[in-house]
Amino acid sequence: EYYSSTEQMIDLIALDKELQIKFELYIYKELEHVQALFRVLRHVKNTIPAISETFISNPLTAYKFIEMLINKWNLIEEHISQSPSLEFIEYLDMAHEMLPDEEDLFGVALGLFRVQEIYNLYPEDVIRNQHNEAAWFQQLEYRIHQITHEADPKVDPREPSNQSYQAMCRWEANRLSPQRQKMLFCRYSNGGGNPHLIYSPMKEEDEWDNPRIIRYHNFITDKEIDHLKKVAKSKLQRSETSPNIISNIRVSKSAFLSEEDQGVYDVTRRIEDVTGLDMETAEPLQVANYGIGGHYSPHLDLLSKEEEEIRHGNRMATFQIYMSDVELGGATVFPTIGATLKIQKGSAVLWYNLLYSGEHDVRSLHAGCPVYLGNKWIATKWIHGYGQEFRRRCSLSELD
Ligand SMILES: O=C(O)CCC(=O)C(=O)O
Ligand SMILES: [Fe+2]
Repeated sequence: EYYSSTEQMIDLIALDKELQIKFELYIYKELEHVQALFRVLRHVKNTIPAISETFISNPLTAYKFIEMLINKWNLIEEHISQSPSLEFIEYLDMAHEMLPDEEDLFGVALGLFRVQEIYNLYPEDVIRNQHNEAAWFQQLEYRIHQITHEADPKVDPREPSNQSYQAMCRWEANRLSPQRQKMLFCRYSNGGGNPHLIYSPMKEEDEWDNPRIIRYHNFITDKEIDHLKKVAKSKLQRSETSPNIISNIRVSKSAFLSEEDQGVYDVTRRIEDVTGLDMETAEPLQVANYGIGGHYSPHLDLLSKEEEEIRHGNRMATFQIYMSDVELGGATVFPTIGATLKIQKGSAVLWYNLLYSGEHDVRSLHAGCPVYLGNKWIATKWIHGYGQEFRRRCSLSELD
């Protein structure tokens, strides 16, 4: 399946090129083969005399005739069996396994449908306006500006229809009043005197006040990102919504990376340094890549009761690293609280899925909007509750 990951779609470009070269080479071989057949034909015509009925009535010449027939048609058969088409058909059979199929076509169509619906971009409108492709791109460009820029002041965020997940994806409803916005701060943090951060403190910014969402700027370098992508690439599998469940709610490919890899280990250590949370019970780092229209519908990152038991508590916090920019779409949105987070390469965001009391915080409902243009990569660390007793204060109040 190709449609759920842009990175694997990129492999198709190389496959298509290779197939085309092989096809061209095959045609040249076929031409050579036909020329060889012509040579055989000429040889047969020029060297073998025409045979009459009297010729075969003589036993001696009849013997020669039979021998000639055997040799001649063996020669022709041998040349024909050297046809390069047999080898090429075998190659095509093998390549077919790697080519996209109807399911991919359907998946891409569904993705396109999703982005059209969410970003209000209907081909009929474009066709009605002007009958050319340029108009489509003009419209697209217009939408790029509209969607990737700050909330539109003409859109009233108090209007319920603008509070939907779709509206949030279009940046139409960032529900933070200017007063609240003023209370958000940006600071350099050394993780409470963490020796790893003393000389290179982390730039921390409040993205949201309540519940708190924090962004860490320049959390990861481009070189580290390239490494994580490289390690993940060969392992990417269709993402699941719960163990062994694949659904259109989550269309992407992902892989959990081994912490034995030094690059992965370094990233985990840095998460521990900046958050002050214990990584001992956290899940391995998961890298995800989205395809055309790839998305993750609104969900809670929380695990079921049974899973929670066997996996060192629930997913208390989510630390999400952005490993790419996205030209259009793909934002992370929190529909209940009205926050839209920009996909910004190198930065990371942290939010809690549990209240201090340990109860589920339903305000952490979030989604990954459909990607319209671009190749979205994220890496996620789910930090579990066990082990954080002395690191995050607990509370008896369920509302805290
Ligand atoms: O892609 C995103 O922005 C969100 C992904 C997400 O929520 C998840 O993987 O759990
Ligand atoms: Fe999530």
